Amino acid sequence: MKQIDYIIVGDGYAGMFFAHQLIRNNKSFVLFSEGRKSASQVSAGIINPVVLKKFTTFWKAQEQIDFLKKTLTEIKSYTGKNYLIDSPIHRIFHDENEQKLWLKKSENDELSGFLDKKFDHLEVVKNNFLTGKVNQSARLQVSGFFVDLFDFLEKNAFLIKEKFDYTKLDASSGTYKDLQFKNAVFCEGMGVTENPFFSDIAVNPNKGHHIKVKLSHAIPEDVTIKKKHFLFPTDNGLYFYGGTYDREQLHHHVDESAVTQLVNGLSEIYPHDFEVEEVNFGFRPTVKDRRPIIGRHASFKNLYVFNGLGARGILNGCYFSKSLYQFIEEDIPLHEEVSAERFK
Ligand SMILES: Cc1cc2nc3c(=O)[nH]c(=O)nc-3n(C[C@H](O)[C@H](O)[C@H](O)COP(=O)(O)OP(=O)(O)OC[C@H]3O[C@@H](n4cnc5c(N)ncnc54)[C@H](O)[C@@H]3O)c2cc1C
Repeated sequence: MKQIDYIIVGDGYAGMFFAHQLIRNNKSFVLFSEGRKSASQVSAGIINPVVLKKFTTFWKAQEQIDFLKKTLTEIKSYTGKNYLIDSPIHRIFHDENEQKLWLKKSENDELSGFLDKKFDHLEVVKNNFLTGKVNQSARLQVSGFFVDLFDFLEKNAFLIKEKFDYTKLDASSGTYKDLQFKNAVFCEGMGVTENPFFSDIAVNPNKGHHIKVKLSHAIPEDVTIKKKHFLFPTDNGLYFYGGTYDREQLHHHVDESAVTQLVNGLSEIYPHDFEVEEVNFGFRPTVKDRRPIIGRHASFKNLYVFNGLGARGILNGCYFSKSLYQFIEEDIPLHEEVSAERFK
């Protein structure tokens, strides 16, 4: 039997950021990846402290942004790369009322650090009512982040490229096949529905599509444009536009109505020709109260769940990986707001 401290099941933001906590604390572990494109890999990579519909912020936004920056610097120390793209969100205003609301909200203590008071005009895209800049917003270079982390995990023998087989887990003895583990942390996103130990947690799928498009006229490269959805350049010359939200059409194929919605949304702000080159979709694990679900199994004290990252996989995944680590290793209680106990 090989002795390890942790098993991690799942390779999205939850699994990767938890793996980082183990790396920085010198814990031994293996991470199971079934090799499917995760919702995390399909995500836009937006890091955003503001709810852009209502111009509000959310619980611990500043702390989460600061912690993410610190964590990405730590990750850079072993992958050698920076994944934070300093390309702030510019929210296109629909009308003057939105401009007024933005300015009013920018006086608010919670929002003054995020809502820039000076409006900008962008070239090429339609922004008759200008744009508001979200200070401290940025983007993660999603593909590089995952390619490099998989590479690092593989080189250090932390990665097992297999679907984790729940029937082979003996929680009482802390064994899985030839592994003897102290703790197992389940980070499967919507895959958790197949996990017999945590299948009852209150996450619901919200399907998101994005398109990658070829634009006939280049748009400003140093900003992330947002009206209905996000628009920004990727590293292969294509532009990302997305993502949609859908709680109803949950089949595992591309939904043409989502593609139409995206094409229409992009046409509204981009007055030139474009071609759709790629369509991708994923399932966000969402929770009614919009907070993650973190907890320990009621009977098996060595099994944990880390899920419900919702639409903010990066900030939630990064910040709460540390809370979970401290809960397991240092007995520091989880915040009630994210504890799985709140549903009991
Ligand atoms: C279109 C779209 C755009 C988005 N944009 C953003 C954004 O800009 N910013 C942001 O912060 N968030 C964004 N999100 C949300 C974010 O992607 C999710 O919150 C996040 O992906 C959830 O991460 P996760 O690790 O919990 O799950 P996932 O990313 O789904 O990862 C879980 C992984 O576990 C694997 N797995 C499951 N079961 C097993 C098993 N038995 N054995 C082995 N592996 C297993 C799955 O294959 C999967 O790869 C977006 C989501 C979508 C769909």
